Amino acid sequence: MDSQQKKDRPKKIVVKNLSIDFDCEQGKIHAVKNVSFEILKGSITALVGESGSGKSVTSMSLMGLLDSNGKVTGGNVFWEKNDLLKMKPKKRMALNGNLFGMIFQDPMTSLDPLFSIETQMVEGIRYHSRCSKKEAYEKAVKNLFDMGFDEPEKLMKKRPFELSGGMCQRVMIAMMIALEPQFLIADEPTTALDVTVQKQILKKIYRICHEKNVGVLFITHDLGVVGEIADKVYIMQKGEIVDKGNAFDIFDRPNHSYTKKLIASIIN
Ligand SMILES: Nc1ncnc2c1ncn2[C@@H]1O[C@H](COP(=O)(O)OP(=O)(O)OP(=O)(O)O)[C@@H](O)[C@H]1O
Repeated sequence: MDSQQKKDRPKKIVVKNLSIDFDCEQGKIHAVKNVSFEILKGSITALVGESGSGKSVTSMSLMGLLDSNGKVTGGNVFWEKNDLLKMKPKKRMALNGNLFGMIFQDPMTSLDPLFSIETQMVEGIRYHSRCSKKEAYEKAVKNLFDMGFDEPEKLMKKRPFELSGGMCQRVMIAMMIALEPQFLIADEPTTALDVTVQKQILKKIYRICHEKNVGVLFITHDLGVVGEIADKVYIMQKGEIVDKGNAFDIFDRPNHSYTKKLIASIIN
């Protein structure tokens, strides 16, 4: 492979045969079994399945953030030449900030109610990238503006409880994107929001992915949510991937009975 081919090679995270167990009082739980998928930069990969199917555990393992009773029992997570699962924890954590950004279902749990948006954004940006307060402030303003806030300076004076759920989620996305991650893991980011706001947030995630060439892993229990924005869809059930395909194929030609059930639940 010549250097130009190497340069043109799509950048991606490759998850291969990932298995995760938890030790519990009742014994071992096999939460994730032999799961394989890819997250390409500039593309949206959706992981879809009902509650408890192993979506969040899978994504937390990519970031090295499994609960202490959890253990990866097999598989690899490749980023370029590195297997993230084999890296020393310190090196892995240092890589995380620049490699992955994460947004969750409830932005209120990620934002501190005591501090203004300005304090949280400026400190968050400075924690992950070496820059002055002024530079961090300017980055925050720009990214809030990109997320649809017309007067970011005014917004930054507010504290989270003064904002709606949808506004807090846009603030969280702005904060993550200001850190310029290569991949964004969005775990049920629209589940707590009403339908109109859901659509707004989906549009923003779609734009970030395609304009900034960010690879998105979108986790949801609702196949309907990702139908319009996902490039590739993986269906998870009881810790396994039971179906996969591009969004159109999944809807048009579902292979697995569970996928058919998920589609029926959207239509009915
Ligand atoms: N710390 C833990 N100890 C024991 N079991 C756990 C732990 N964390 C997760 N699990 C189990 O792993 C399985 C997968 O959980 P996970 O949270 O990934 O599901 P999910 O598909 O993301 O569902 P939800 O959307 O409800 O979070 C579940 O059976 C869950 O109970």
